Amino acid sequence: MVSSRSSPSRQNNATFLSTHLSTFDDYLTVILVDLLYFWIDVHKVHPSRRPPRGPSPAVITDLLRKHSYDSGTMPLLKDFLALPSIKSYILGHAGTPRLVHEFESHARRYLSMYLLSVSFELGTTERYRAVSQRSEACIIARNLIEAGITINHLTGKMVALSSQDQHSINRDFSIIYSHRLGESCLMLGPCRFVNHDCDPNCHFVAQGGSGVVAVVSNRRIYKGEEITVGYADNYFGTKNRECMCATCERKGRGFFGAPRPNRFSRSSTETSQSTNSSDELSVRESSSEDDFSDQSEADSEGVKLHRTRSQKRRRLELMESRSKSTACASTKATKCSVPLQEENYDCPADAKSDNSIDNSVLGLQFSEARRRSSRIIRRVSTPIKRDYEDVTRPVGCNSGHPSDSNTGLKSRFKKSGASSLNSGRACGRKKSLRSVQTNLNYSNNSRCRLASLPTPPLSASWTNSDITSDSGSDEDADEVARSFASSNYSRYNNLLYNAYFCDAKYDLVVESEHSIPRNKVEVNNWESVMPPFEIKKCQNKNCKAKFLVASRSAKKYGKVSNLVLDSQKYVQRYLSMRQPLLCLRCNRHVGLYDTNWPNVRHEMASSNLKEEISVHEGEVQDREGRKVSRLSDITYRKFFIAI
Ligand SMILES: C[S@@+](CC[C@H](N)C(=O)[O-])C[C@H]1O[C@@H](n2cnc3c(N)ncnc32)[C@H](O)[C@@H]1O
Repeated sequence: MVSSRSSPSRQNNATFLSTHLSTFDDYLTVILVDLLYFWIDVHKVHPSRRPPRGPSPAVITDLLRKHSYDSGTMPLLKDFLALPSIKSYILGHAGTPRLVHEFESHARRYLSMYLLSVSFELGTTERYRAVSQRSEACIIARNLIEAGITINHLTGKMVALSSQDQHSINRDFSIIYSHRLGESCLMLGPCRFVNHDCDPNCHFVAQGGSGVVAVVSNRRIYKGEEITVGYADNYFGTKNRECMCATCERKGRGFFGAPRPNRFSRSSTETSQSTNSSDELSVRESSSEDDFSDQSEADSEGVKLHRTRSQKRRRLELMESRSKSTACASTKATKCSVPLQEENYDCPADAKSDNSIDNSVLGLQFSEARRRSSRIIRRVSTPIKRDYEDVTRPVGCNSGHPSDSNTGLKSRFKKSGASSLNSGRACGRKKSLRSVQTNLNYSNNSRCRLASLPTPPLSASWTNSDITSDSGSDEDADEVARSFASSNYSRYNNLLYNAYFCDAKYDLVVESEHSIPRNKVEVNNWESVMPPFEIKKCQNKNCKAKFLVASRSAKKYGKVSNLVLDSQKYVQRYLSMRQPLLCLRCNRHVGLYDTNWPNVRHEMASSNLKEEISVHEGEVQDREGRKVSRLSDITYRKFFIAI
């Protein structure tokens, strides 16, 4: 609901812009993100509308390669706008000079992400999979970014949300609430991929008065680190108790904190919780119709958490099952329901002793008893296909859960050879080709097949968790527990876990709470049912990412890659480069620029960048208009500028 503070003419204007710009955004993200060696489809404002066909990815890739070393976007934009399909799109969808201008500016925002001089890039994260059940986009630093820097080309445009769009936009889409205007605004452009962290390394600032938003660093950001902003104190529920950020994970707060019984019941305080200063930009999620009815209530007070009905329900279910499991454990019930989405590696309640290592930060709990027997119990809430007893099926290798990254791998071990997608459906889950593709990648090396994480993080603690042990001793179990606790990233990736367990030769018990009586398979010899995975470092010497390599016969893997259409494309590129064992991110770079991440030849470009940065440094202003050189000198909140 648009605030009553907006005048009718403003509203008309807003309707005009948000309707068109959101349509442009969908079109541009398809052709400039989804189809460009990216392994997920990013959120769309109007997911149900199919954008018209754009230029082929090959054409766009050529353009980007041609201009990637340019210092500015204009030549690239010029060539882009000269493409016949873009011309016809503009003719058909941008009828006025103003709209043409808006389209061009917006295209420029997305195109500029691909200049090698920019210090960020689009990546994916599995962090929110537990709730969103998909990989989500994130922004990753490609260079070291000093504090107080306006990150070049990481921009977005805020457009006031039309009442029509309030009901039709994608429920997962984020919107900004401008306190000064009292309006809900859509955030469009690369800025919208920045995720929230309770200890953010950046914040949004307004650039000029036309709704353009930029991102300024709060502190030094290292290469490979995710760029995050703080949306608002209560964006993810009261005191962000549903927040899944790395800080909450580290501190055992938010989503990772102790479950409270009535955590999600809406209290009256919750409806009036927003306390953000009137000048801040805050992000909130898009709302469904009923959510907007809540908003009027919130408008008067500022930022309001708006959860879609489905999100609320999903979170509620998750949290309920978490509380159940805790209650269950405390009463020493024998079995608890722990949803796999949370990847709670939990010991059975009866084994929970006072000595249990409480890795609640990750929702991991390893009991002393269990550690002693070097056995880790894994709970799976989702229905697993019925052939449990057949240990030739890689039970541990694939839980069947959508978050399971190796659904494709499953088919490799099936005697029947049924497709992985079918088996996914048999488990009552819809798994798109894309989502399978998300997690698998293949090399042409006949002995080595690559199963890689999407954008493995450089900063994750995998470096500390090298698997060297195969003795299965108590110390090893301890080490496993500790490594899991310190690993921020890997918890939603079963493939990684499985490889881990496999290497450590631990017994693993897989059980499904959905089957009655509960099916339970104990596997003692993982090597007989698991592929011999190895964790390798990306062969790009500039990349610290680790990923999984499974060495098995090429035949079996070949089948899976046929199913994954996009991966297939990717594979072809990969094959032609004859560059095995690169992580997914480096592969993407090879596809786009013929160079590895973050690009060795980039040194030259980054020296230019340094100059640009120093120019920007003096230009950061506080609210009173004083120039400051270091943002960290003052509270970053002061830098939220009203639009
Ligand atoms: C502004 S978008 C950020 C980009 C988003 N990840 C994407 O793929 O488009 C906000 C969405 O990201 C996710 N998100 C970002 N930060 C989060 C956090 N700290 N906890 C939970 N979800 C978060 C939520 O799904 C939210 O709706």
